[in-house]
Amino acid sequence: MTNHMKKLCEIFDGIIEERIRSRSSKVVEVCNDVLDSLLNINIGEATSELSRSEMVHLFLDLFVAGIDTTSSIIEWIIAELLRNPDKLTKVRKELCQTIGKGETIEESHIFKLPFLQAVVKETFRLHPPIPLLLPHKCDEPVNILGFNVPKNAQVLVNVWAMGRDPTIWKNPDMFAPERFLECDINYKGNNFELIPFGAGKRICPGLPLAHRTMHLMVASLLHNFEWNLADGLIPEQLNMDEQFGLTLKRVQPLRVQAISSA
Ligand code: HEM
Repeated sequence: MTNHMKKLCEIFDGIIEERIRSRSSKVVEVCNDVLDSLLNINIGEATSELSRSEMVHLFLDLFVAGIDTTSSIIEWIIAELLRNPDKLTKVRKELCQTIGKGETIEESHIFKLPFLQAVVKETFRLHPPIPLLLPHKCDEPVNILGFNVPKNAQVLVNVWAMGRDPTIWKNPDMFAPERFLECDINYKGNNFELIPFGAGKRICPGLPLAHRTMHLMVASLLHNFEWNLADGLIPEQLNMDEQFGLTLKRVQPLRVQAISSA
């Protein structure tokens, strides 16, 4: 693990070095990305607000926080769709009607894909990538709905259990994306029954990026390939057991066959 982290730090440091060099060369390519913004506030190294090592570790944090979570939700989305072929057919039909054959999926298509968005929300409800969010500490004693939470208490929010609570959701164990077509609930932190990214001032800062990445990746995968379970498995045989950890992994990694639909 330490070796992997060291290797990642070296890669990030190399990218920073390359960008610094290209910025100081005559041909300046303006990327206007996070790295450029950090380098802009870092101009005049001696008085810099952020050291090179802090910059590398910031990228490491973003990488670690964004990779497992995004890949986990994408794996669960594909698994749920393969277990529920009628929903898979519905998403693919929506994609065909919205995006032409051979056309590249773009960010502007996402809002035109309500069923795909519902599939993503439904998967977050059942399989939130960080099932207990991150631990929080209570600054002041507080009473919430009759429960006293003392100062300094560590608070874990069980979003996994909230997603399966029958007092909140009808047929909570059923994969039914349609439930989100009939309501305005989203995961942006305003609807407390669905907060896989947290809520409030410590809400995941990667939410806007994750929202785009997930939809674009799933839409591209489903639009360009026909998907089947590997090893001749039928949908009912697919093992959907979850393994608890900081992120919610599948007990059995998903094995699939993808055939180009071009
Ligand atoms: C499906 C994708 C993702 C999910 C479900 C997710 C979920 C979360 C959750 C639950 C938290 C803790 C919120 C809390 O404290 O209550 C968090 C924090 C964080 N996430 Fe994400 N995240 C995702 C993607 C990303 C991406 C793509 C990035 C960055 C590129 C990112 C960066 C971070 C960072 C830096 C924090 C810590 C923020 C803080 O301490 O205030 N996340 N995320």
